[in-house]
Amino acid sequence: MTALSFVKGQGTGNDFVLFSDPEGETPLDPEQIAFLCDRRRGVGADGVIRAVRSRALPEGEAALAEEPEAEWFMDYWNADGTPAEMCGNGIRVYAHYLIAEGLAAPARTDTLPIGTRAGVKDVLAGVSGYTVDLGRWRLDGERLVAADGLDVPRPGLGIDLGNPHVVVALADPDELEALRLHRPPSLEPIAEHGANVEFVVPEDPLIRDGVARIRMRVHERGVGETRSCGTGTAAAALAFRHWGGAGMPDSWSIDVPGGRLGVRMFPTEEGEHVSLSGPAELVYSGSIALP
Ligand SMILES: N[C@@H](CCC[C@H](N)C(=O)O)C(=O)O
Repeated sequence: MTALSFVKGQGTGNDFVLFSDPEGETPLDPEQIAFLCDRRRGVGADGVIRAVRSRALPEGEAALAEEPEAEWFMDYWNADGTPAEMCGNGIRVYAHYLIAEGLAAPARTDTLPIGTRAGVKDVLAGVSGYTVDLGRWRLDGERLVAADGLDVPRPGLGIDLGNPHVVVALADPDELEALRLHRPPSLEPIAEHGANVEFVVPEDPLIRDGVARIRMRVHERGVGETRSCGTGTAAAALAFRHWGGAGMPDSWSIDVPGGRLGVRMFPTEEGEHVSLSGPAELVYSGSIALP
């Protein structure tokens, strides 16, 4: 049995087991990841993040080709042992971890570029958390979404942020509360690689002081219902703005069961980007024997 030293971290209640493997010598298998994330037998988390140098992984080589300064790669795994392209809460917690462990310099003035399976993402430290530029996004068709607690299937808008999302607007907060997300919502047509499904309602009034405000619950691919999904909040804001048309602002505040996240859309030379801002915390460290 090998012992693994880890740090437990969280951002708006989306929680992660983080560990360092700079030279890529300790890849975990899906069973070991599922064990670490098991809330009864293991540490308990929504995902595992391995801190590995980009040059030590084939996917990292692609990140370095995009941005030679992207020394660190976020090797992200869902609780069921499947890899994911991106994690918006995870990357803030990961940046915090790299800085706290002395593996990266504090990113207060210069951004910290981090390699992910969805490309290099720039993270900036702020006073009360971190902001990550999630980059480009695209609409990804429509699907009918059925879930326990919903009377009839509802239309959902696909949004690709490197990882796949389907966003469903509900009528009111009562409908949001009545949802039971103990199993994955079903999608028609099926999403080939699965999808994170976000259910959203507007706050009343929707726009206050130039910021649009919505509330969200999420069922994450490879995990289940979580307290928060960062890329999911960006997808929810983008979908709502798409539905609302002209007059919708570019600044959004999204309440999730685990807290509040900020999303902003802004122009760049290559087209519109979307950013995510929110807290990141390291909770405790420990060591666990891996099966
Ligand atoms: N919680 C994350 C998303 C994690 C990956 C997701 N479950 C997937 O499979 O795409 C976030 O904060 O973005």
